[in-house]
Amino acid sequence: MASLTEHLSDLVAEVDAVLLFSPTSSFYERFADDGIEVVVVAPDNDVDAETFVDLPLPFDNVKDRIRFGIEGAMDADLVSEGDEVACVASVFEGGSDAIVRVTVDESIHTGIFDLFANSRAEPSVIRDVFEVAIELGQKGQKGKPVGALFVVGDAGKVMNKSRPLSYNPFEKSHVHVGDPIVNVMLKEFSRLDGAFVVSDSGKIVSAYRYLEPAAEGVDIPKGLGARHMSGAAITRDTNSTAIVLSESDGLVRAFKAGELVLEIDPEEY
Ligand SMILES: Nc1ncnc2c1ncn2[C@@H]1O[C@H](COP(=O)(O)OP(=O)(O)OP(=O)(O)O)[C@@H](O)[C@H]1O
Ligand SMILES: [Mn+2]
Repeated sequence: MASLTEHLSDLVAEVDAVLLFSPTSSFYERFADDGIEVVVVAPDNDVDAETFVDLPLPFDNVKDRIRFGIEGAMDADLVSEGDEVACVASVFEGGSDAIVRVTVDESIHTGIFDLFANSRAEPSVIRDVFEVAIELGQKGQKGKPVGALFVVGDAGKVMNKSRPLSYNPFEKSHVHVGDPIVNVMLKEFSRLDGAFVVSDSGKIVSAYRYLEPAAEGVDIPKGLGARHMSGAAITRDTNSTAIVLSESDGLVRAFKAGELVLEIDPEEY
């Protein structure tokens, strides 16, 4: 009778590469000099991996995390279409506990890596805006759910395709997302209407912008309203990324080139 190890060895048979998600050093060491392509996907390269993909968010959804890693590895030409990849990840806290075998093909590709790494705005700026949106989604505004819309990158063009709803509190300021004080301000202003416009380098250009992009041909999931539609559409009209917190369902969504790329639940973070 075959052993369990034999039954399950198919999962890793003849893979072209192994992706290790946030491995411990000792786990990573096991793979050294194995002859197989090993890619570490983690928030920091703590294990001094030779090939490393920088993970900007923990991605509680394991599918998103794996997609990000694979798209990142494709971007760096470490894996390519048709490759078989074994992804070793942690689903529960505390170490690598899952293996997912994936064939690299177009169906994997959602643009989740490009969203961070290949946007016009700096990756850290996109990440910082995500963090504000997630935090806002967790806490709401004085306990009540709030919505918010952030348009990140290509700010000059975004300003041209929008108009002010009220005075701009960021008019003469030079504040950047990621500064702790700014996060407090953003949360405060999120009670009011319109969008925040953020530059490529993270400067907050404006609050209270009413977006007026052309919306024809923008195809977003049914049930999403004007905030999401205008956010999605501006990313087709300009080279920006929209990060939207929904007041009604509490999810944070990201749009790029007019399409929904990522959807996350702040309560999972
Ligand atoms: N074109 C726009 N530009 C900027 N902000 C907008 C625009 N359209 C709507 N909003 C903002 O979105 C808010 C919510 O609108 P609406 O309910 O239609 O959007 P939604 O996509 O359903 O978002 P939610 O899920 O948060 O309800 C509005 O009160 C307004 O502040
Ligand atoms: Mn709504």
